Amino acid sequence: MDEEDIFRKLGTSLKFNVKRFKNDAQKLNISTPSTIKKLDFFDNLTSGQSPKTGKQVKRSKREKTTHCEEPTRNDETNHQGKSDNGVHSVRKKYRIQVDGSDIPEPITTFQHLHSEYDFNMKCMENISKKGFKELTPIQMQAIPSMMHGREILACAPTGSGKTLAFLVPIISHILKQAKQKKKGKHFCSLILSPTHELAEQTLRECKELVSVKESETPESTSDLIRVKFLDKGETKRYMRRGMKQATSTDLLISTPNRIVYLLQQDPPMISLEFVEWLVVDESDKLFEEGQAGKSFREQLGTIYASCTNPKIRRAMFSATFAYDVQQWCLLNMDNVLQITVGGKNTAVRSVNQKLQYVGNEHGKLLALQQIIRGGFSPPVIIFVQSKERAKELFAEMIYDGVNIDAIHADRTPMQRENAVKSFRRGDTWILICTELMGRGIDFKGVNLVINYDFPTSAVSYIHRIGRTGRAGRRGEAVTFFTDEDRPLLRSVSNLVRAAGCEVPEYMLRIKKPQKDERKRLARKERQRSSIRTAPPDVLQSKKRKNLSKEDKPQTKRSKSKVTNKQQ
Ligand SMILES: Nc1ncnc2c1ncn2[C@@H]1O[C@H](COP(=O)(O)OP(=O)(O)OP(=O)(O)O)[C@@H](O)[C@H]1O
Repeated sequence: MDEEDIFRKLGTSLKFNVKRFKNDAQKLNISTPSTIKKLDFFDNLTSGQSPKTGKQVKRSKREKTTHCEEPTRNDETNHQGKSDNGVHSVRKKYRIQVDGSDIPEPITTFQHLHSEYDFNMKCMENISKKGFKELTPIQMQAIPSMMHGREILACAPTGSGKTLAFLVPIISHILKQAKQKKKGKHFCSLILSPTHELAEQTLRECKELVSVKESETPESTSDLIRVKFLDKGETKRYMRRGMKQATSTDLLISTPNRIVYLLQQDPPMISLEFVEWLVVDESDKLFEEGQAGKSFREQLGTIYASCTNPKIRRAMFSATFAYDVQQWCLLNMDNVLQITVGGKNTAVRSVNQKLQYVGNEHGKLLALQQIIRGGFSPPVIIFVQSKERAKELFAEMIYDGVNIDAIHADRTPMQRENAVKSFRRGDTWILICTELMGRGIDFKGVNLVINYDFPTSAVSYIHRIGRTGRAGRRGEAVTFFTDEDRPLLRSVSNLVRAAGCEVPEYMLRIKKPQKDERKRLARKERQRSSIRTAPPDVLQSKKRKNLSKEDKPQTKRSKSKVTNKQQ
């Protein structure tokens, strides 16, 4: 049986989440329910248990001292009349560490949002409709902090609800301004996200919070606040109408490059002088240096310089901590609060992680086929290191029976949007991605992440595998490695071990690369031989048969339309 035959047989070995993949399951006569169990939301933060064995996991010395101790300042500065012990035990229970002075107390239930902060009832109903019963730890501390107008640097695990943690205070701020008739004519809040997909997701989540349905007809739906995503269409409207366009918006969500593009017009077509809340999501990513003139860091610098409102408040959120972001915040922010949940730069404990030696590139393909043949539960995400490799793997994997798609920077925004939608609907079972989708993207119920290509840094590993095991669910992650990946193996194996999963001892003894070497490795993709097993023309004809119209190869013109992402 050759590789193609193996892939054809794959449909029969799927373990389906029957509810989600109902149609496909019916087609293939499959009735096995998903084996993925639901976890208590706080499990991986509070229990310290191995996701695999359930045994208590030893934490590293560093983790113990850095993350579990409660700064005594928390107790001294409690100022809302609740018992210090209560506040202390909440923070201790949920592994919330706060550094700073005059720290607002955490809230422990959604009801407190309304009773203590007068949060809008319609929004409360919308949260309840989403089925959220308990606040996550980052929400417990970040929401009251921002509600008190505090500038924050927040770091909490992947999939722990950071989006809601910054949306609630911003929505509350806008609604309060409206109530006090202080609402200006110009948007007063701005959220920055590194990718188009993430910005769009934040828009969707925000809309779900602020939409009001007066009756059952779709026309009766309106939004409590006016939130817009600065996509291509909206950018064009700014180009036509300039500042007038800003009067139709309260909250703007954007990637940095679109804002910078409008700021750099002569005259500027957007103004940030009225911005009162600036949220930087994936803040460590947006602080990254890169190619001169194009780096996120430079773009962020331009945006900061344009936010001239003396009342500006800033909040930084990420699942991973970066020293330079912290230093920047300490230097530039007003009495900043640093909120950390769980361990800094640790992988989520809700994901059962495995490192698999595959020998060489060919071994990767065989290992992937084995996983799929052995039975897998869609949805699955596969990460590769570049768009070229995403195309190659996609071409190798299109076969009858398993629905697969790829998302990378060479696809048009429309193709990318469709790929995301189809994966969300469950029509696509396996999504091949580059680093582009490594951060922030929240696909409900991803069961397995496969790192086909080894990530270029421990930080990238944390974000990639964080696409599964989200919001209290369990997930699995398999990372292939070859001899070439040895320099980064130790740091990733440390993360795997710290999350309570098994790693062979030898990995932990591999010599650690120097800091400069690690930086170089993070910047540069590894040289790898092609994934292709057949000459491109054979694969091309196979591909042509399988692809729909919109998937036809990119023209130069559409390539140039892709913004911001290089992967
Ligand atoms: N209080 C809550 N209870 C249950 N689920 C929640 C709660 N808050 C948010 N969620 C859900 O948890 C999932 C993950 O949230 P979100 O995308 O905000 O995570 P994140 O912390 O930003 O992750 P990442 O670091 O990967 O971006 C989402 O599906 C969200 O709807």
